[in-house]
Amino acid sequence: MNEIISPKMETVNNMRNRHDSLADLTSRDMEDFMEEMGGEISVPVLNGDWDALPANVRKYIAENVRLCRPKGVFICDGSDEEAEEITEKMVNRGLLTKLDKYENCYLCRTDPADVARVEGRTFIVTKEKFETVPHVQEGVKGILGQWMSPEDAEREMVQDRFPGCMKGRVMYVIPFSMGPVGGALSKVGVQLTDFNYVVLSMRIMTRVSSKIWDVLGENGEFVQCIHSIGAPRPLQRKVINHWPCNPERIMITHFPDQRKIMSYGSGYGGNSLLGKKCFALRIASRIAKDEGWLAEHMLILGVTNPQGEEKFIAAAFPSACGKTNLAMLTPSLPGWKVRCLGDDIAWMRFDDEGRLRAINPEAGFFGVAPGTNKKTNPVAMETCMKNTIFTNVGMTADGGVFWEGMEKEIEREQKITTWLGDQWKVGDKGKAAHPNSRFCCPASQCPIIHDKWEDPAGVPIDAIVFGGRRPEGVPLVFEAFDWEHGVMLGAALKSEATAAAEFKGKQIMHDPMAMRPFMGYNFGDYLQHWSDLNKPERQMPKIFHVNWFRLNDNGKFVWPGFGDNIRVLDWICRRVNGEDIAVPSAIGQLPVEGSLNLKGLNVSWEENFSLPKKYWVEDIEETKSFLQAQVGCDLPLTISDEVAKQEERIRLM
Ligand SMILES: Nc1nc2c(ncn2[C@@H]2O[C@H](COP(=O)(O)OP(=O)(O)OP(=O)(O)O)[C@@H](O)[C@H]2O)c(=O)[nH]1
Ligand SMILES: O=C([O-])CC(=O)C(=O)O
Ligand SMILES: [Mn+2]
Repeated sequence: MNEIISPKMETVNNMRNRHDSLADLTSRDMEDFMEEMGGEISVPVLNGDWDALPANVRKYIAENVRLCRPKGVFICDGSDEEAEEITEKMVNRGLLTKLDKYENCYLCRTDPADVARVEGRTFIVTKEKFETVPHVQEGVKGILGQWMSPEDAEREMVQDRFPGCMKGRVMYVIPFSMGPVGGALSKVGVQLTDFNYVVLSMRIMTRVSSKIWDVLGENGEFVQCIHSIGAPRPLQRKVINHWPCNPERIMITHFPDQRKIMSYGSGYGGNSLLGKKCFALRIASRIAKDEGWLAEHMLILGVTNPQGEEKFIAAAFPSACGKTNLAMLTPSLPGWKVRCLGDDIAWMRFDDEGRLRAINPEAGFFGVAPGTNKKTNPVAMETCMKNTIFTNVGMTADGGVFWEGMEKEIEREQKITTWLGDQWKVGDKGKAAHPNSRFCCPASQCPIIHDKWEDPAGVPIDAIVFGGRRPEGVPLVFEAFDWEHGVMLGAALKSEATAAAEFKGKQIMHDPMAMRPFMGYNFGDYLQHWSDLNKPERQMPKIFHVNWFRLNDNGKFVWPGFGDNIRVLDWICRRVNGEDIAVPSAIGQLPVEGSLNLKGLNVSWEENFSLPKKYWVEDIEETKSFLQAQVGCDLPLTISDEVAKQEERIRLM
């Protein structure tokens, strides 16, 4: 904080002390403020220095104050003191519960109607519809992104939802960087929100700092991120669990041309932490197309073999399909080391030497809690034992956390309060944690975080891996024949639905490139963009496909997964080094029998690698009609060629 407090700041600070609740501000106070703020905004600035903000940021805030009508503006600086102050208020309100068992950890329970991303209410707004979505076949409902016209967005958001949406609440201004502050591949955003949970989570997930104002300079570009829970005072809807929201009216709109996001009605992660999916994937994928790089739903890891040779891998799996787990893998093979650079999003760009370099734009992990335990992911368990916000998990009587998968880690008969607030113990009906419950913790405290994780230049990617939950037919690992074939494999990605979005049941859904919910522009153009990256002077990463989720006839996983996935990474690294351990099949290069290190495991090669012809005949037929129906004439020729070649190979199986 500045040593010299300007007279204006002094007044503001005094005001803050005098009126912890702004309800009792007099109109005289208000007039004083308006005068002091040069008439730019009509509400008090409760924290931070208005005059230190760049002019375009002041204008942006002032416009949204006029629209949303908050009672005051709180400019965040990202400091620990600020977080402590906000945390204390939230604990007093009952929105956060301190978890006494750990250091600086809190539990938050949402309104049970606000627990996941809402894909059906998520839109991309462009003038031209087909910039956003492909030309689907007649009568087909497109699933690769939803378009909204600027007129409809204006009506739905600016006219209908946002006017007065922050009445009686404070508007927080969060300056943040995706990627290291000031880094060449990094981008800046400024989120406005009326929810303090979002402030605390954003400062874990992104780099929130006053330094952002210096990075921006006088009129620097930033992504406008405007968020409201849609619960102005006086309240229209009963607040449950102290978690105000407006589930019936949730709408999340992206304006890629204006580099702007407006999100309404939900406080839940992917809907409200706008730096994450909205900015770092939807808006960034569009910026990336314009600028010739990639913004992907991918983890980044470094894997070092016993000889000390390190490779970097980026992997795209749909939500809740194992990115965090792979990124933090504890190898079951001696001598191997995995280090994590990111668990959800990668921004990648070819450098002058023709190498694809990746950075993790995020600063924290927003990980799926259920299934995480000391056996499956000890690294994540260690990472989230301090400075963490847990959302919708269960709580033990001694102030610890509990979720499905932790049964062996608590004393038997421990009393547990479920995410719904009910009393419960292991063995009782129902679940302690919501299946999409999450931990939100700083990446810096991950015990295996890579020392280059904040290197602004990123790390050189040797292999790209696609995968999903495929209970049937799909082998543990195979390799694409070349870049084009790899892009086709990505386009054909499918997975069983998970709890990360609003879908019900165990249907297999297409999730091309693991980006279906996160596409910022026409998926056909996106595939073309991927294809165009392939240039002779570049070292194209090899592309692989993995499946940890195949089931046998008894419904058991045929692969132990987790730490044993190192065996698959080993095979991938050896392929990157050009070892002759692959044999062509109809769907790609399969491991030569015995070339995967299965020492000490009791697994069946056949169950993991068989290619049932009937399954693949149906699969390619289904994939082909999916791409025709959903991408139509926007499907690049190179991709339809690859599908045709794959179909022919399968026919000859
Ligand atoms: N059987 C099996 N399950 C796994 C494996 N890896 C992860 N899982 C389970 O899959 C679930 C989701 O895993 P995550 O690693 O959190 O998924 P994610 O892709 O990071 O999810 P998002 O954060 O939603 O993008 C957890 O319940 C894990 O226990 C594996 O190798 N085998
Ligand atoms: O966006 C979220 O809420 C969490 C997440 O990582 C995903 O769903 O892929
Ligand atoms: Mn994700």
